Amino acid sequence: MTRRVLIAGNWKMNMLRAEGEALASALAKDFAVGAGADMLVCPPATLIAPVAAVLNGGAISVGGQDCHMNESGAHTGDVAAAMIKDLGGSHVIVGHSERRADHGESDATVKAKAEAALAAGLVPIVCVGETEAERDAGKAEAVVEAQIRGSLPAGATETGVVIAYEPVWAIGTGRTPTIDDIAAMHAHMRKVAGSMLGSAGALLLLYGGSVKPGNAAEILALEDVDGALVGGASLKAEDFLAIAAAA
Ligand SMILES: O=C(CO)COP(=O)(O)O
Repeated sequence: MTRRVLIAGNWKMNMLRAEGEALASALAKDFAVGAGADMLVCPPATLIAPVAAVLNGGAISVGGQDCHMNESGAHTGDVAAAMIKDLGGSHVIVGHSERRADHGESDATVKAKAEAALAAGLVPIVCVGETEAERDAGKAEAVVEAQIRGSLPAGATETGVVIAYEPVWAIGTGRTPTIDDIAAMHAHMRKVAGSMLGSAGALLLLYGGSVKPGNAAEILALEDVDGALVGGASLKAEDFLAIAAAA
């Protein structure tokens, strides 16, 4: 089964409009349709519309970083999946470890958000990953398996959802698991997801956590790694384009 590589940028809570537009336009200028990978940027909610306007339906897609589990209503400050879709979004990240930690999101919350995304016609990118203490205790695969079992949306198909493995201790630290550990985790994830979805040969599994131009080629060459979810290095056009070129 061939899977098209997806290089996704999570801009997190960074950039004002002028910077976001400049970054999107630098990416659009140098990223070609038909390149070896698909490219997605997930700006803060305030920048989805201006970034979508710059990208103008071209080769690079735009998405959100989070959505509410409800369709609409009295949820001050929250953003509904349909609102992201309405601005031209195709994907939404759910269950990022920063949301799980800063906002106390449980697997059940993440699952409900992913289901809201599906209902709105978005592809949820469901994030999972162990802490350093969990890895040191030899529990990394068990933790990630439990997160997948608890967070994958009901009714998902293998092409309608993406899973991102982001070890918490690798985010923004410059540290990554060994290449063998990434390979083993992704193989395990595909097996677990396959048991839930019926099959997972077409499911995209992204790796995230300190992906840089210097390590992208080695990580992306792994059989069960179908792309990357990039934080810091997605804020520099040159670095993000280099990661996409490594795919
Ligand atoms: O959290 C991440 C992407 O969602 C990874 O962040 P870094 O690439 O900055 O480590």
